[in-house]
Amino acid sequence: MSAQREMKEKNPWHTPATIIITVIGVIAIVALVTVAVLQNKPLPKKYKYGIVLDAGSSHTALYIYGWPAEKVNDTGRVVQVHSCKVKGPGISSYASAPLNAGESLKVCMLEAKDQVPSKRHQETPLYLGATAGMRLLNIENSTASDGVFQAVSQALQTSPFSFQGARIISGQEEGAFGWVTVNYLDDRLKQGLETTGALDLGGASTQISFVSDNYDGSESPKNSVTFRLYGNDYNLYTHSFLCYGKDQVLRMTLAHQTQSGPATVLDPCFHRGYTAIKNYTVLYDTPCVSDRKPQPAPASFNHTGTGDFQECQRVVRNVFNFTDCKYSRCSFNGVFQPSLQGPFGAFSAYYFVMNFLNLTDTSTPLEDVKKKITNYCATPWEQIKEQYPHIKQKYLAEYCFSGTYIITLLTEGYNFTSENYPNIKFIKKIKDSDAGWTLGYMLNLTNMIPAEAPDKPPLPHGGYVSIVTIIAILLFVLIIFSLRPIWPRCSKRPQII
Ligand SMILES: Nc1nc2c(ncn2[C@@H]2O[C@H](COP(=O)(O)OP(=O)(O)O)[C@@H](O)[C@H]2O)c(=O)[nH]1
Repeated sequence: MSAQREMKEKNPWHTPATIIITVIGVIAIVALVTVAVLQNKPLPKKYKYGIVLDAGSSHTALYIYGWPAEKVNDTGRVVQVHSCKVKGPGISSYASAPLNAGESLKVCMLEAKDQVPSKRHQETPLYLGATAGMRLLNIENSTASDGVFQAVSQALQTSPFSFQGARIISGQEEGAFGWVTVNYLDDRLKQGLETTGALDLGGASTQISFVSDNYDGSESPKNSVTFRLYGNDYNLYTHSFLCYGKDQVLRMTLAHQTQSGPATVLDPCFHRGYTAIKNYTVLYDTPCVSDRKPQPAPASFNHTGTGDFQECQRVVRNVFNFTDCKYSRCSFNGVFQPSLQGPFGAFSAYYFVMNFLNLTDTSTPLEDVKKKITNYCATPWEQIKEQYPHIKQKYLAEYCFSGTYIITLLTEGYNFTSENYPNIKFIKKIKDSDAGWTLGYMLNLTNMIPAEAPDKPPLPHGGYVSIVTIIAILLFVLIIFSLRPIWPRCSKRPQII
């Protein structure tokens, strides 16, 4: 008994100093790891929002963007959280009843009120940008265009959001911001990767924007837009062709075919069996064709389809001027264009049309693409209507023309060949956000893309926590080993002193 008591008394683990050191060591390690984990835990996500109304020539669309409040400058963080298509035509169609333009936005504005949490309403910027439809109305009748802007501004001022103004964006802005959107969503800007060119086809204008090693802005400086984004410099080539959206080109081809004011037009860009009475005054009521109205002309003409792709392409070619060029190289209409470079994203009406025609796969050889459009054009109108009963007849009737225009614009206008046609990707969305100018426009106005690359913490949160934990465990082991000299001797037989 007494020998056992003596052994217990001599056990060094039971000295108060060792016990205190060990307890303090363990508490310190647990506290260190806990503080490291808690202090660096990502904060609960609070979202901020921005709203852009795209007032296009054919319709208006509202886009709501959201991003985590605490990390604004991080690339790829801003995403589209909601979109709403305004019922009715584009705001330029309300020239004679501008109040209705404001009224037409109400349903989408109510949706926006529901989508953005009410405590964020006041700080959410709201922009309206109008494109080629309003550019044309402004050329034709600037008083009417001012009236439309006044009406839509009044309607938007009554919203709970922070309305930042309604304006016409230039063709250059439309092209450049479309390019920013595509490359931001693809995460190419921050990483300094090769950029994607942007091809945008609207109803009243079309844009082409890309970076080319052969373009530094010295030849045709009006096509140059420079950006410094995340520490990288970009010299972007961009051009917007007013009147070369598909709706205005359709009018131009009809104007070409009605030069002599006939009562009947046999149009190869529409299906056999298609026939409609069209009004001369309505057809020529746009600055893209107004100076060509035949004098005298009957009130209307019979628009009849013959469904012939090759003939249609001949008609479409007439809207391009391929001869005048004072630069080293041109696309068309005497507009400079450097050599095409890199991949391209083609969106808006490019996508609608090519998706309908089942032609979004650009590995399909160009000759086969043309064959497919030839077959579609040659299909009788009655058969087309039967085959696609759920698609709007206005769209259905125009896909033959639109497909022909797209292929002609890409290959003969912009000079895409069988070699680089596969570089084009027809896209609607990138990572759930629509491709278009609106996101780039908002990122620019809210200064959300910094000129310089933002500083990054040396380690991500996970890496930081792991390293602190490993160091803490090593320290613990070290403490235990440093106590080794006062460890109890481990032997089976108790040593009796
Ligand atoms: N097939 C099809 N065409 C569409 C659809 N939505 C818009 N479009 C057409 O796409 C073009 C886009 O026009 P818009 O965005 O108003 O262009 P803007 O000229 O750039 O202002 C117009 O020709 C529209 O008629 C759709 O859902 N399907």
